[in-house]
Amino acid sequence: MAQSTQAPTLVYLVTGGCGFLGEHIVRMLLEQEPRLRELRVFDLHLGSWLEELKTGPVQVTAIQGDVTEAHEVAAAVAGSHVVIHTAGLVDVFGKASPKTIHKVNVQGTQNVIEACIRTGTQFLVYTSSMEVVGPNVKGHPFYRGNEDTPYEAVHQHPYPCSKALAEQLVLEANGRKVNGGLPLVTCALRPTGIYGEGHQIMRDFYNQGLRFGGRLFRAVPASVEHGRVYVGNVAWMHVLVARELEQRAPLMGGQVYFCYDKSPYKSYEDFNMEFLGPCGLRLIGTHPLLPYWLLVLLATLNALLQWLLRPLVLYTPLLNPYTLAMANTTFTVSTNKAQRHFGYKPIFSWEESKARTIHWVQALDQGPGTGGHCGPYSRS
Ligand SMILES: NC(=O)c1ccc[n+]([C@@H]2O[C@H](COP(=O)([O-])OP(=O)(O)OC[C@H]3O[C@@H](n4cnc5c(N)ncnc54)[C@H](O)[C@@H]3O)[C@@H](O)[C@H]2O)c1
Ligand SMILES: CC(C)CCC[C@@H](C)[C@H]1CC[C@H]2[C@@H]3[C@H](O)C=C4C[C@@H](O)CC[C@]4(C)[C@H]3CC[C@]12C
Repeated sequence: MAQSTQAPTLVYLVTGGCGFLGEHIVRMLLEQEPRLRELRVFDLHLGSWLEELKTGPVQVTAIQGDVTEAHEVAAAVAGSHVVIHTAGLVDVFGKASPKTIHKVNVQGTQNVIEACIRTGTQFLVYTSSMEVVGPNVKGHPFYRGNEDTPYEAVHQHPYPCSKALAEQLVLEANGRKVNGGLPLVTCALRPTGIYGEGHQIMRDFYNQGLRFGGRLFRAVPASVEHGRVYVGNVAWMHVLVARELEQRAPLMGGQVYFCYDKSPYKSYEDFNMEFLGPCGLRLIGTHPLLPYWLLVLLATLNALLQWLLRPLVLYTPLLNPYTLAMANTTFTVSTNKAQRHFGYKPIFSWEESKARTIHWVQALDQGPGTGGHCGPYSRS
């Protein structure tokens, strides 16, 4: 993967390239990686917005496939220089079974690793999650911690369990010999709660607010900080890691990096109001309207109802014991490891991230557009 001023030569594969984060990575790569010759976008469900990208100078190859199918993954990986493995089943609401979450997130990741080894692809970037660390089930705060901060990571929920196992597989694979004899170089990025254009949960909160006459009701104390990071900066970090992994393999191989930017430290709800407020919603209450014990009771009831109704209907409310614990436990990151190791600086300021997200929420009222979730990254 030598640096070249000649014609672009590199082939990248992005798994999950049609998801919320994946689409931003795909668009960012097309704008920021001049050495790209072909970009393979692998996803279970392909977005129609991919078509518009096919007219550019880079060959964009859409591959409909399933990461749990080893042969489909191997066919997509063969001949690529770098794999960015972002595909995953993100489910904290009980929509999918624990078995399915494990299959997609753990077995799928194992398939990607084995495909790299078998086909001789040397560079693998994995999208992990802050949840590999916490918040833990004991509700311990992680206050402005970094990659080396001691924390008791205890997982019970299928999603964080699966992300932790998958991350471990990726890190352990660093240094294994790929076909041809060269070592595999891997690393994992751990975003905190991502926000920005295309964020489904933000859309859900917005719609819920509209249903309640423009009001949302505070459920979590304002003092509980929840780490958030703008999707464009997370995408940029993936692009940069992928670019630097060859030159800095001894330093970066087998490492984990939190994804961070200049987004302010706030509670989950107060942070959402940075975007929903300018779109006409109000957050009612300076303190939670319901006492914590009542929320725990409601969350438990929801879990019970989900279990009881499962044979008849999928009941997946926003509030369950896990999401309540997530929202109610301080988990924030303060680190410069990515800057030290590969020169990362957020490409979007907080003001830009906020403006772009507000613009997207405002456009939700006009109904679904014809393109993807996010626009191009060209800056004015
Ligand atoms: N959204 C967040 O706040 C957040 C935070 C930290 C980490 N992450 C991680 O980032 C990644 C992307 O998350 P997202 O929020 O964009 O979710 P998303 O659901 O929008 O995107 C995931 C993509 O993976 C695809 N996918 C799912 N199962 C697949 C399979 N079997 N084969 C092929 N493709 C499959 C989906 O179709 C989807 O396009 C995930 O790995 C997630 O764990 C997300
Ligand atoms: C008390 C309730 C009404 C509020 C519910 C908010 C809840 C849906 C939110 C709070 C925190 C959110 C998670 C957090 O931002 C980080 C991640 C990590 C990522 O890997 C996947 C998404 C996830 C779990 C967010 C999901 C939504 C949560 C739980």
